[in-house]
Amino acid sequence: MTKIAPSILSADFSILKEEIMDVEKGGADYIHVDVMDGQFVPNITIGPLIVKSIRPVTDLPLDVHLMIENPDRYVQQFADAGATIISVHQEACVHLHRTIQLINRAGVKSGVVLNPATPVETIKPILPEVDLVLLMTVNPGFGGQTFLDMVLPKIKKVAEWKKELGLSFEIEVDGGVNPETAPLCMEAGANVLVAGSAVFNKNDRAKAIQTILNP
Ligand SMILES: O=C(CO)[C@H](O)[C@H](O)COP(=O)(O)O
Ligand SMILES: [Fe+2]
Repeated sequence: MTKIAPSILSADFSILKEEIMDVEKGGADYIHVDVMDGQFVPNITIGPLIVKSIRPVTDLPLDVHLMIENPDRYVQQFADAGATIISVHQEACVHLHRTIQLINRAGVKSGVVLNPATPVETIKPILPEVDLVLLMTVNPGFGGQTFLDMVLPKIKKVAEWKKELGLSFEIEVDGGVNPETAPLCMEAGANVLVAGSAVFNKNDRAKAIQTILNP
């Protein structure tokens, strides 16, 4: 069963609680939280304080996507704030394996993220230690960008390795996912779809979610 993780990046932050409750009621599986530091990516968004405030608002897992330099500094704070999954960019980690161990030891699920131009071979050695592999289908930093189909062979490759190695991590895609691009991701082997604008920019979120999952 494919899961959907609406990204609150495209929500109305003045009514964030209602926005989260609306997508939960509409069939969301995870709430995707985009953390940006203005260094790793040009944009600045939210930190552990907001994660802590939204934790009691929903029963859904909080899927925290860290787009920050040197994420080791903040893993514990996000874990304490109530993150369910903490994902870090391969490109932001000098010692990726150590960072993944840090997340696992913090008692939360761990994820590794790759930018569109980063080869999947760079994460093969750590696959047995992660709960999630997130393949960016846009360059990170902003919502509402166009899906990059050059990432599809990377999804297929990771799905092949998952099978070959008998592993159970989830394969998530993020960026430009909508009813047209979702089937391509699912066909390639993704089982978690992040969608920001394609969910929050629609009035009927339940319908938007259903249309992405069953286009
Ligand atoms: O990580 C992200 C951007 O860096 C967001 O999760 C992503 O862009 C979601 O927005 P959309 O679905 O509108 O592309
Ligand atoms: Fe994201």
